[in-house]
Amino acid sequence: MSKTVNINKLHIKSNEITLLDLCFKIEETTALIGESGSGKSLTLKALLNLLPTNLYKEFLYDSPFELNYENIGFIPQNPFTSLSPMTKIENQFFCDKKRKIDVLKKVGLNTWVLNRFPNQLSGGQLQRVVIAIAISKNIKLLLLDEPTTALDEQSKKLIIELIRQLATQLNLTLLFVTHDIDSIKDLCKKIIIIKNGKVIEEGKTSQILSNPKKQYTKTLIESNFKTREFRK
Ligand SMILES: Nc1ncnc2c1ncn2[C@@H]1O[C@H](COP(=O)(O)OP(=O)(O)OP(=O)(O)O)[C@@H](O)[C@H]1O
Repeated sequence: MSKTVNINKLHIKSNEITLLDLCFKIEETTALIGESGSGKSLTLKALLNLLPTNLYKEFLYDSPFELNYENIGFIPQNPFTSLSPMTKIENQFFCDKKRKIDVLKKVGLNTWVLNRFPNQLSGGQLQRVVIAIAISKNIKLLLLDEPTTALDEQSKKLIIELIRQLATQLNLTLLFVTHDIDSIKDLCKKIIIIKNGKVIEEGKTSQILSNPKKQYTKTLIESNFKTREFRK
């Protein structure tokens, strides 16, 4: 059973203007959803301790593990820009060779990728490498920032399935940040909806999808599914 992280207070201000004021639980597989500017990136940066120093932060949490570099893995949006372009894949890991081979196997890649440069791999392969690097540490919490946005439909499905399997296998707690509810509906058990830096609705994914209480949530759901219809 993965561990729950309780964010009791996350308050971020810039020049006395509140940008974020949140209280929420990250349990098992949780999605944080909101439109552009709602505070998704600020939340991730706060959890990763990467907030710009000009912002005021009050952060109170209780968690079975420390929220630090050792325990948290991060998967950014774009695998094409998240690896160093001039460095072979094998030198982008910080662990021994055996561990590299082991985690590559876990993400469905063979050892041949170690000898390649990032531009010699596809988007889906690169995102698998990024995930392998994240799980090469003994992480407890995996933060994902729209990890499938830059991928084609087929790769999207495969990466979501991979993340689902790894979360179970490695007992990871997941926080998946996105504006795209459709992308997480088969992965995340719980959804938290944020607007203007505040939680406005939360609950089980099935409940939120079938019976959203707020118009903002309905609009997020409708716009996602409409775009998908249009793309078919
Ligand atoms: N360094 C900063 N200084 C001042 N305001 C900031 C700073 N970073 C973000 N903000 C403001 O905080 C709010 C939330 O921004 P954030 O980047 O978290 O949004 P988001 O939900 O991630 O949006 P997107 O989906 O477009 O990335 C926005 O109004 C933004 O302008």
